Amino acid sequence: MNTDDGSYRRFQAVLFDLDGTLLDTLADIGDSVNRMLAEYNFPGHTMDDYRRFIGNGVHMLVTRALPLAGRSEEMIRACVHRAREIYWQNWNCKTRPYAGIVDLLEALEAGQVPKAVLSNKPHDFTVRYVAAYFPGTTFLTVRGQNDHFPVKPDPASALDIARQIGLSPSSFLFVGDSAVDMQTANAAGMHAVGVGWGFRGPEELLQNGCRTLVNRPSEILPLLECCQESNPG
Ligand SMILES: O=C(O)COP(=O)(O)O
Repeated sequence: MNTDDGSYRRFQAVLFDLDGTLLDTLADIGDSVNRMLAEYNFPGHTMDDYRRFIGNGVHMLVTRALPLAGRSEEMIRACVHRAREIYWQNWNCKTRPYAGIVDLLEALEAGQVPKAVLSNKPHDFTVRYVAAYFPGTTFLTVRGQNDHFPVKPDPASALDIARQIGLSPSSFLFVGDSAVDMQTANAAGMHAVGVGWGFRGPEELLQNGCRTLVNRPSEILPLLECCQESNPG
């Protein structure tokens, strides 16, 4: 674990990103968008390409996946609609929680740590995944992209979740796998925890405001007030 300021401050609550942090959804998203592209006779992409395309919401994902010449607003809208339809049918073919995530959530549950999810994934998909994979975990808020808040890295939604939970933003860990997440955390005044197992990797995280880099989910526990005695490993 690498903490840049060496502080011993402990935190009380955790706000999690979803894609690339709790769940490895890469293949189901990539396969679905590739199927949509094939229907339009556009070229597909590798899963490594999708690691870079995912993170700023579905509109941006589809825009990045389309060839430059195909990026009219009308075409993007039609392709988003079709990609969503395909993904809704194929959301759960290859998706898995990352190793150690279920154990982490159980430990947080036992420690009564307030938890929430904030994703740039469309809200209906976000709720569906969390309900399917983490039925035993109490998330006080599960929020995906919606019409009420701008997408991350705008901090408005993260701040609203802190307000709902009734804790100051500075008492939160914000745990994510991308530059967008690290930027959101810092803009919201939350402690940015970057995960080494996600879609983007440590370099991007450290360059975008990551305060603590973790390589295993259990390394999050000692950062929390409730779990100071926890032994990462
Ligand atoms: O679907 C996206 O764009 C990213 O979703 P995330 O915020 O859970 O990483």
